[in-house]
Amino acid sequence: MASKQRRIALMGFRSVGKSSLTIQFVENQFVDSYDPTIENTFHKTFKINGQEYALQLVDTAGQDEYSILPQSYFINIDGYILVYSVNSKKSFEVIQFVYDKLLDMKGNIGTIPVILVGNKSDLNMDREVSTEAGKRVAEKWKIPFLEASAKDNHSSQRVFEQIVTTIERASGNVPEKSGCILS
Ligand SMILES: Nc1nc2c(ncn2[C@@H]2O[C@H](COP(=O)(O)OP(=O)(O)OP(=O)(O)O)[C@@H](O)[C@H]2O)c(=O)[nH]1
Repeated sequence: MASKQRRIALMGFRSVGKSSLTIQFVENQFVDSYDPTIENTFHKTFKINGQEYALQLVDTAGQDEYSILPQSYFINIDGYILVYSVNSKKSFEVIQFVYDKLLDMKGNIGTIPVILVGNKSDLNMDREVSTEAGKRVAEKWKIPFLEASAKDNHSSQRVFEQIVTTIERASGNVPEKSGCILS
């Protein structure tokens, strides 16, 4: 069976772990140092339910509430992973801004595959965003939600499986299931 090409963008405030989640998934490693991303595309082929997917993962430069998002973030992107970190209330506010921008650019977001990810779940002691708060926002937006830790390699693979499944579901290829997952 031919592999399906899917292009996915990771978006969110600076330093929330977009690169780390991607590198954990693509290379199975965690890099502790911080190197701000300008823009990077990673490639990974993997299988879900016997179907092979060739993923292009666009790791965007971190956004804030003043960012003007380039057209390239909206063209030829099949799905979006919106990332905040659970130890940063600011990143949670920024992700809501990014979601609104997506809505402005793409029209009815109900048709755009998007998932919400609260990264750095290992930093439970420094938590500024509760699991419930993340879940509530995702329920409001009717999109899947999960917490992850690139550092502990907790749910980092699931993030990418979830966005691929969400893309497939939006194109009618997977049976409808409950919108919200949590781990
Ligand atoms: N404790 C912890 N630290 C993390 C985790 N993910 C990333 N980090 C750290 O957070 C910092 C920023 O991670 P990046 O992956 O570069 O974040 P980014 O969102 O790509 O940042 P920008 O390129 O600025 O947008 C680095 O020092 C990482 O090591 C995590 O799950 N847990």
